[in-house]
Amino acid sequence: MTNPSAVVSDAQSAITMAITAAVNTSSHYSPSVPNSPCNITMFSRNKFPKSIETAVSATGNHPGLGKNIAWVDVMRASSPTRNSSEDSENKKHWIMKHPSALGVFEEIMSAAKMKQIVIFLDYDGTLSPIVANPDQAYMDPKMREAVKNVAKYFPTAIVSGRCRAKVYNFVRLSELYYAGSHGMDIKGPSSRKHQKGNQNVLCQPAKEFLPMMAEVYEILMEKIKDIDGANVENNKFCLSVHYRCVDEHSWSDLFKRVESVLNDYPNLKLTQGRMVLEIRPTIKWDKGNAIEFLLESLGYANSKDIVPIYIGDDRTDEDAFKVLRKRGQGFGILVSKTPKETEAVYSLQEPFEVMHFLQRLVSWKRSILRSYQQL
Ligand SMILES: O=P(O)(O)OC[C@H]1O[C@H](O[C@H]2O[C@H](CO)[C@@H](O)[C@H](O)[C@H]2O)[C@H](O)[C@@H](O)[C@@H]1O
Repeated sequence: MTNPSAVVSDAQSAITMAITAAVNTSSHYSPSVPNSPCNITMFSRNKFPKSIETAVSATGNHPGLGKNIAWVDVMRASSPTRNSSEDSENKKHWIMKHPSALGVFEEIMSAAKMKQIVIFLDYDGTLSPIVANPDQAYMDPKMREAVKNVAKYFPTAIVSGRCRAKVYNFVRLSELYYAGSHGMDIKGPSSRKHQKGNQNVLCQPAKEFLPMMAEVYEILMEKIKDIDGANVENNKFCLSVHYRCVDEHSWSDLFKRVESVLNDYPNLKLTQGRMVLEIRPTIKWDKGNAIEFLLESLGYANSKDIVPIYIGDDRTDEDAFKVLRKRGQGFGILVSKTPKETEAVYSLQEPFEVMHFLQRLVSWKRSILRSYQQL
């Protein structure tokens, strides 16, 4: 049984992916045994699991009844970290591949010296710690101060799975760009204090889905209301079905109910985040598209002299990391304590380190400005 008040380790995500890969018959894994976390196949050195998106695409938009077991296995990945020597070997190897952005700070900044840095920040698990109640994922005031200072020197955007209004209420900095609902709802800063590029940005590529999302939200609420701890969060252009506080024995039931609703909506798809099932329109628009859109709005679409930095902790952030790799500009930083397959170049362990990184970025910029003033 899950402990509703416990903050679940990031190790779960790695295990989740391992299970998914197993379910998808990746050659690196043998199948996991349902109900037995100890039998989950642990990946060995150099054999990190494939992305969870593989499970989504393999099962189509709707997982289908026959695939229920795969999804429930994915949901079930909630065993505590195993501290075997193989795990620590994996970690060492992973850290060499994705060094700490704090450890190599000077090196990465020297490459950014004469260029325009643009900052993209995920919210949950990046700026705020993961907590059991999504309505209480508050940001530390020191983190807010760090983000505020960063935005004084660099165009800064929050890119979140939450709806824009909700993430704004947590962050409360009007000088930022906000991309809510996994990038499907983008708006420029309301404060004009720091004019950068086009601030009158508004992009809602899934607008026509709004009535459908509202309808499905009501249906889902009704459908799952008697499952203890289950909760549907209305993120406007996507819906999040939280199961962090649901007894593990009810996960299969919860999944089946969500699936039965989705069967009537072929234009919606199901993806998975950290202890959350996410229902979204099938349009091809994700956090990666959102950062492309924002860079274009800022006037940097074809600029060679920019360094976009994206910091995020979840599978949905991988779309943004991929875009940066493809552009060959800037880099992604994955926030994770445990090894995960990622397109990010660097890593940070937790939101506290993210804050430290942002503070160092500000100090670095200030020292550069000071040195110019002394010339
Ligand atoms: O893109 P993000 O800003 O990271 O948003 C992704 C989802 O984050 C939230 O859920 C996650 O954080 C909760 C609070 O710590 C936690 O209780 C939950 O288990 C996590 O999945 C948010 O509530 C979702 O709507 C977002 O889609």
